[in-house]
Amino acid sequence: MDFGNQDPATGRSTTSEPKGRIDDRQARPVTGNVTPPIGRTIEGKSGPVAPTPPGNGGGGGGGGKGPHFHRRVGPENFDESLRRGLSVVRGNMVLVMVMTLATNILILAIPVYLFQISDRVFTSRSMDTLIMLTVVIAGAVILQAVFDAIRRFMLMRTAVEVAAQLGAPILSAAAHASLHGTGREYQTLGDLQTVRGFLTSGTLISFMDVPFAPLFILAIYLVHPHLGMIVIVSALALLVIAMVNQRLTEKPFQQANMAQSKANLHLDSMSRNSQIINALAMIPEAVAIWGRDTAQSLTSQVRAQDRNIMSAAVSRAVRLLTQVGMLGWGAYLALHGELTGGMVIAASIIAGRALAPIEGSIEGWNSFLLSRAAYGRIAKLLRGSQLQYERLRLPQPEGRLDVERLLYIPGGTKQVVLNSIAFSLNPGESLGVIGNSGAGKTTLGKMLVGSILPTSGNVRLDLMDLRNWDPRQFGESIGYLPQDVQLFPGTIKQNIARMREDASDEQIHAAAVLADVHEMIASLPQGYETYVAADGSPLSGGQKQRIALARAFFGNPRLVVLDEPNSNLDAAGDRALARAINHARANKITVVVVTQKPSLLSVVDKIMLLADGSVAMFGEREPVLRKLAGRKAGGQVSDQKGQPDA
Ligand SMILES: Nc1ncnc2c1ncn2[C@@H]1O[C@H](COP(=O)(O)OP(=O)(O)OP(=O)(O)O)[C@@H](O)[C@H]1O
Repeated sequence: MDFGNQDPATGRSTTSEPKGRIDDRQARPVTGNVTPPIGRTIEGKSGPVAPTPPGNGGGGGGGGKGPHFHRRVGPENFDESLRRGLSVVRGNMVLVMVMTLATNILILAIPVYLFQISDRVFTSRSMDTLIMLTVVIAGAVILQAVFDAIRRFMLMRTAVEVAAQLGAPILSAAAHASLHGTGREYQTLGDLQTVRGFLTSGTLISFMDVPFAPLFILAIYLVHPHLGMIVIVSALALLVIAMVNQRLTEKPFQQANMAQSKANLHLDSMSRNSQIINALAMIPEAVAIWGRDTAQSLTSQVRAQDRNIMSAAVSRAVRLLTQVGMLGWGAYLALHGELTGGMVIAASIIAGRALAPIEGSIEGWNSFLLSRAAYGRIAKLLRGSQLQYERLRLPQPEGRLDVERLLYIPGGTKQVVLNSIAFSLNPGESLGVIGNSGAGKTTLGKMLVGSILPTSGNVRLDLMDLRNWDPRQFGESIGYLPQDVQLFPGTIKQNIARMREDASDEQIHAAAVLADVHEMIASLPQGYETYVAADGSPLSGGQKQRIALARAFFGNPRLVVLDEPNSNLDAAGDRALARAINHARANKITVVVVTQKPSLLSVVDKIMLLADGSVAMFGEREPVLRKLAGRKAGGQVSDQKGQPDA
């Protein structure tokens, strides 16, 4: 089928036909669930495979047989995802705070017990009072442990919920942003781990306990104002230490994290290029680059941690000295009959409880800063993502391509890579793009499929600018074979099917036959289930290219861009490619093929010669070929600039 319903939850096309839709395909018998799942073996057809009629591709483009509309899908609102994630945190935090309140109140049980024993039991010498008191206090302590466990359980579940809510939106937004970004966008997923880690950390517990410190201080104040004053001064001293610590450690921690993320990026590229690194004996250099960034990160970390440890030591000393001071001054007050011994010890214990969360917050300050920065990056990515704008699902395109005054100057450079490129192709027309190395052919190809955006000018598919197409619908309507073919780790049929789970075996088989790769796949021990590793093994360069060609034609798209599709192909591969282009023409698929090989030019309708990013020649195949031949005969350089022919 040419298009499926859109599942609003997943954004995927489903294989069911829209209700009430009338076209010639409804005449075909429907035999229940005819779409085998991707895990089953494909049986190749014995005879020649008829070209797939346009509009028969479940996952791909449409037949363009009339104004069929997809169901309009909601926008991918990442801002909303972020808000949902935050509301989960907020909702749970209210309950966690209630548990924290209960925990903190019950913490007073032990000091109260001490106080009661020394001041009531010792004076009354009542066994009953002691038993009663012990039972009540033991109950309070158990309850406190239970409440504390509950709040930790809740925090852990909140962290999991946040990760579950935000993981997919972050990865989608990162994948989208990486197109024009720095390549660091994917690291935002690591930021989510940081935030998750913070939500279950002891630092957050300390942060939540801090607001109850005044309660404890008040309790001490009630025991004796002098002792209260000692604790207040200590708490203020700890706050000052915390602020100084933040100032001292913020910058070095920032530097450490930046250097670490650079080292991680380098590690990532090393793992992707491990073969070349080994073959060219580049391991020492690669390790040195990683070592430099890691060393820089570690140096900054040591600097920051030194300061952090110093602050923590000072604050611990302040806390312990406070307790010493309270005991000493308390004893002095007791000697003057203003306090009992039990009161002094109880006040000292309460002071420890009051100051512990402040100290914990100081120690965990760095992890708070990291998590805050991580959350900032997550929020920036999700709020800034362009995917969140709603797009209308249009009728399936027919394949009309209009390119208008394309100018491309890569960001951060002044080099004009493409200049005033303009041409049009009707549905089913094929264009061969030729030109010297560096003429801009690959850049133009990428621009036609929207993987890079022009500095100015427009690329339109069926009159609609690429930027305004629903990205999913646009992706299903086009095919692209990049110059540097990369397959995904997965089976061959998953690769041909663009990893779609709703792809039918027929579609996969048809695409494989079209790319003349079916026989090659059949000869592999596991056939279509052969697992392709991240480096493309066990396939050869030509085989990879043909599987990528099958992927490009999968689902009968309406526009296919092939960038040097025959660079790794033998004569049979070349013939298969010519057949694929003829098939495309027969099915009104518009094809743009970037090539250096003259053999492919014999099957295209039009030819464009690019020179230094500009159109040097454009027109019907024969006149352009004649003109090119004339140039060669006249000894002219083939990429010399001329006026466009058409
Ligand atoms: N992002 C970029 N930043 C800077 N320069 C770029 C960028 N993208 C392309 N270029 C430059 O644009 C020019 C055209 O590159 P392009 O890859 O399109 O050439 P090509 O015609 O496909 O060459 P080849 O046939 O060798 O593949 C090159 O000089 C390249 O260095």
